Amino acid sequence: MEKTIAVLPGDGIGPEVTEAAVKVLQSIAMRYGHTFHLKQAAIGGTAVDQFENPLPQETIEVCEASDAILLGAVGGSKWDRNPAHLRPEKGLLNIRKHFDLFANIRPVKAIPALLGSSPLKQEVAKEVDMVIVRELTSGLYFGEPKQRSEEAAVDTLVYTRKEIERIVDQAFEIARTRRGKVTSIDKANVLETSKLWREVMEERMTAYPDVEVEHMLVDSAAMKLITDPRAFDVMVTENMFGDILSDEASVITGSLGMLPSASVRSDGFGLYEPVHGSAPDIAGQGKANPSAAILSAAMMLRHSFGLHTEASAIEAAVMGVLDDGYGTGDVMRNGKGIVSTEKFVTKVIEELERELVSEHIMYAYV
Ligand SMILES: NC(=O)c1ccc[n+]([C@@H]2O[C@H](COP(=O)([O-])OP(=O)(O)OC[C@H]3O[C@@H](n4cnc5c(N)ncnc54)[C@H](O)[C@@H]3O)[C@@H](O)[C@H]2O)c1
Ligand SMILES: CC(C)[C@H](C(=O)O)[C@@H](O)C(=O)O
Ligand SMILES: [Mg+2]
Repeated sequence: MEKTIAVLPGDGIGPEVTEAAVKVLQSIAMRYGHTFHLKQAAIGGTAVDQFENPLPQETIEVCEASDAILLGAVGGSKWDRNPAHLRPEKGLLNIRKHFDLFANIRPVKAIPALLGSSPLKQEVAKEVDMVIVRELTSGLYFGEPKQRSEEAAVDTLVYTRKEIERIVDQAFEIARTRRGKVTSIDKANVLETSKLWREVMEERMTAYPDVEVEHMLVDSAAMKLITDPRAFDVMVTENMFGDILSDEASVITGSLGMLPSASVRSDGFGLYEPVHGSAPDIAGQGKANPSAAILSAAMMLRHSFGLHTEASAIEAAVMGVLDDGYGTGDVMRNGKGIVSTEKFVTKVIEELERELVSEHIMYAYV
């Protein structure tokens, strides 16, 4: 298979984890006989420094000419005082909007080797297997007016019926391939957008009689996620709630550094990005966990290219290295087996080159 992939490293640990994912993709290409043309382009703070634009036109063109996008992370204190249009995060929001990547899919699955790093009891943590489906191109992030004066500031929360329909449909479709349950998270006791959200959920569920539907208020969902995450199969929610709940969910798997994500639209085109940010506190020190970025690359192979075997091989290799007792500092809390970002990737590639143990092949994200 021949594919072009836009690679947008971004800021902080973004370049470190993206380089790791690229090495793994190159190893997959060699092993399975594919050609991946990797085209690097600027986004975020680095793009602001170079082009005075967090999402330069040149980057959009590279992405438009590609079959999928792999992104590291954006942001850092250097740009914190920039005006809104020159903030690194604006580049990320703009690229999601430009490509209409309305569905952010964030799988949260127990990682056998890391059960000890989870704050939950092992018997609870080991059964966690859920997918957060987060609406990504609307809501509070994009609503107008969005403005501020010296004395006041305004953000606007708007959702249209169409925007809700397409994201809940996506959640129903995913649930059908899994345990058949969708939990819709809202704040329908207060917010008009949530009341509409619940109404649309009720309408759309008639088209999916095989899927069980549950409504939950976001505050109690935040609690349930920590007390009994096994109750969730597919969780669907609006942009802001999904952002917060997915970082919360990451602790269940041991570290934010483990959580991959896919930001996709209906035709299969997607941007693949770790859930974590640019982690300025550890940038440039070889401490970043590249797993989320590597697993995001695996999601890209599966979702955008239909390369299921290759995606599973990557997931198995990451799990294999962790099973062998190696990981970056964020997941090896007892201090043993800590390796650098680079060493971890080398081990993942060695694992890929070995015959993979069949039980690992069963470990697949959505
Ligand atoms: N998708 C993105 O590009 C994205 C996502 C979230 C935050 N951000 C931006 O990143 C910057 C920093 O934000 P933050 O500190 O709140 O969140 P963060 O996700 O960057 O970091 C939170 C904590 O998790 C740790 N961490 C994150 N990823 C890790 C990894 N791969 N390996 C090991 N440890 C990891 C960090 O060291 C930090 O202690 C901000 O500018 C924010 O806007 C960007
Ligand atoms: C950096 C920020 C704009 C972004 C978001 O809120 O969507 C991030 O937190 C994420 O989860 O991808
Ligand atoms: Mg976030």
